[in-house]
Amino acid sequence: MTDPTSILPQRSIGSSASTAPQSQGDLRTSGNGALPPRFNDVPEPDNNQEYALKEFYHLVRDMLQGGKGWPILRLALAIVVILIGNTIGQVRLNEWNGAFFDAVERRNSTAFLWQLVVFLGIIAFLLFIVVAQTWLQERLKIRLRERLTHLLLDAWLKPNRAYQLSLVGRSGAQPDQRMQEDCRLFAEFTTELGVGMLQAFTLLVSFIGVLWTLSSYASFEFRGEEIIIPGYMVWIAIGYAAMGSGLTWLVGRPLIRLNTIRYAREADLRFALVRVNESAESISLYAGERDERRSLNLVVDSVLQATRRLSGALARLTWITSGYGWLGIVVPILAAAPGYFAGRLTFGEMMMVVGAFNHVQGALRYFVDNFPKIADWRSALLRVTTFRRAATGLDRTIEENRRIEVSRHPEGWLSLNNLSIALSDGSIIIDDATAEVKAGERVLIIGVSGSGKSTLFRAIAGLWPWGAGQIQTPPPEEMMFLPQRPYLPLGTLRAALSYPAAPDAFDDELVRKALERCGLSDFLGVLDENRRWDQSLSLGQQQRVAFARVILHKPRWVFMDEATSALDDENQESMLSLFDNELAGASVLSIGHRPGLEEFHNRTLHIRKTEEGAILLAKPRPNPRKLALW
Ligand SMILES: Nc1ncnc2c1ncn2[C@@H]1O[C@H](COP(=O)(O)OP(=O)(O)OP(=O)(O)O)[C@@H](O)[C@H]1O
Repeated sequence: MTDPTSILPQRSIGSSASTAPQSQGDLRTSGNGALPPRFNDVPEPDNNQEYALKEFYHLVRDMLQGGKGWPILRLALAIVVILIGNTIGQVRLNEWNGAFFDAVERRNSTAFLWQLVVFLGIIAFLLFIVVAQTWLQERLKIRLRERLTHLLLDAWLKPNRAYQLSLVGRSGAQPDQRMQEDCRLFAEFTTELGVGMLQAFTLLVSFIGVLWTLSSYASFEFRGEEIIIPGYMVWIAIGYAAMGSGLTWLVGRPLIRLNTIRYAREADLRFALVRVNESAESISLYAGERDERRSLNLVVDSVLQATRRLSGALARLTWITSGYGWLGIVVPILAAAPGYFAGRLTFGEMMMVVGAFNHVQGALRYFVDNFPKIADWRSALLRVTTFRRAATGLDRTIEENRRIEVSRHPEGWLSLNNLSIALSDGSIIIDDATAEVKAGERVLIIGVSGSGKSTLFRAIAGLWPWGAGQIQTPPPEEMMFLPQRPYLPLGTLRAALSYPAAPDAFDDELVRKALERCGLSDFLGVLDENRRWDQSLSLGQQQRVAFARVILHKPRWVFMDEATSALDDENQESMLSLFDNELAGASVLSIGHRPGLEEFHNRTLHIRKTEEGAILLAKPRPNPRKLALW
């Protein structure tokens, strides 16, 4: 395939000789050698226990860093105090158990009534403690969620990162789910499991002593001799709990992986639904509902399949958790029975043994009872930390690969020096291009569809770092980029016009003039209405909003990627004439196919495909009609 507009000999990527002269405004090729590696394979994390704990440690450390961790630490401290109060109340309640059942056994009505009064006192204390604990726990969940969400938002909304993350594979995918659901789950589970574990620990420490003391009352007869095993009920409780925990670990381990898979599938489903909703108009125009239904069925099936496998694993685990729960009713009584039948334990003391045994083995079995929740917590943790790691490690990942160096041009112009742009598979679409655009020039880039024009536009904007060579740019505050579909934020039209500045950044008069100049005076009356402007304005109107934005911001450099594609000829001319009037002197670099564009520019640069399939930037052909402007 030869291109009549190019004056350069054709060549393929990898050839080293340059045949083109290097002069200002010239796009030249010389061959750039090795291809950069793939950029979209950020490694997935190891799914082991040690890794999860390390990630948890790093995450908590970062959340508590700086003054922002204090509210969390204060709440955690208050919860510790409350938990100690709770444990004291529980020990007292267990003692009351002994006294109360002894009064029942002795048929002592006075003691019985007095114990009822004592009971009311203990319950009032415990009630206060439990309400306070619930309140503090809920506050802690909110604080943790707030901190974590901000941490992820900070990592995500760094310049260019959100876009680049969307290109780096699964670890950067579904930021919505990670910052909404996963952060919420992580905050809730961390609080519930953390408080539960601490409570289990304080109860264990307190009741193990009670159980040890009461164990000395239990004795066995062996060949006529009385045998007392020190703390034997403690050993039974430990053995019983250890067996339960071991079995649970064996049966419940697959839950962690299955949970992770389920969350990922759920996120895929949500993403697919959102995408259908966003593209509802096009889908309807193509009558593509049946096809969408078919694809959605596949995603729904994969969610259900993951949930089915999870429910099977949960049911298997219930054999253990429930079986253990029921055995737990009788095991402490069996353990205390030798002491009771030997007459060394009263009925009340046996009840105390039952209470203490249940607390001890309940605390030891904490892991068993909460296994599904721990699995959920671990999945949420890994999803949050993987995303954060992908976001914060992105710059390093890009650095490790070859990247395009972007810096300031000493004269405030734009220059591309031996620039190569790579795709995700490592292939190069633009190879070793060199060009310079001076202040005040208007340059058009043309090339066949898919030749890399938009990718070059992204590279100049700093969005596309993958490749090699240098781009020198004007000062960032002097540049404005106009993509084909302008971004209109949620909110008022005024906010959309002044974006990214604050909605009230420009005077009413300026805003009015800009709207009128861009043929949008019909919207003067609804400037402050909140609407989905991205849906209610036509693409041509949205493109004119983008030009009105340019009038307000007055950038010295404007980069356009098919920014007039939806305008009729008259409107296109009207918008481009801004650069002869309101924005006279501004430099323009645009990409486009529309007729009429070439006449507006001083120079045309050409992206050309060679026969070998490589794509090169070739020397421009001066636009004869605009030669006078050179
Ligand atoms: N995010 C991406 N990930 C992988 N490949 C991409 C991505 N964006 C673009 N490409 C590939 O880069 C090549 C150039 O795409 P680009 O959009 O830059 O072309 P273009 O010249 O602007 O096309 P058009 O004129 O049709 O808009 C294409 O082969 C495209 O598939």
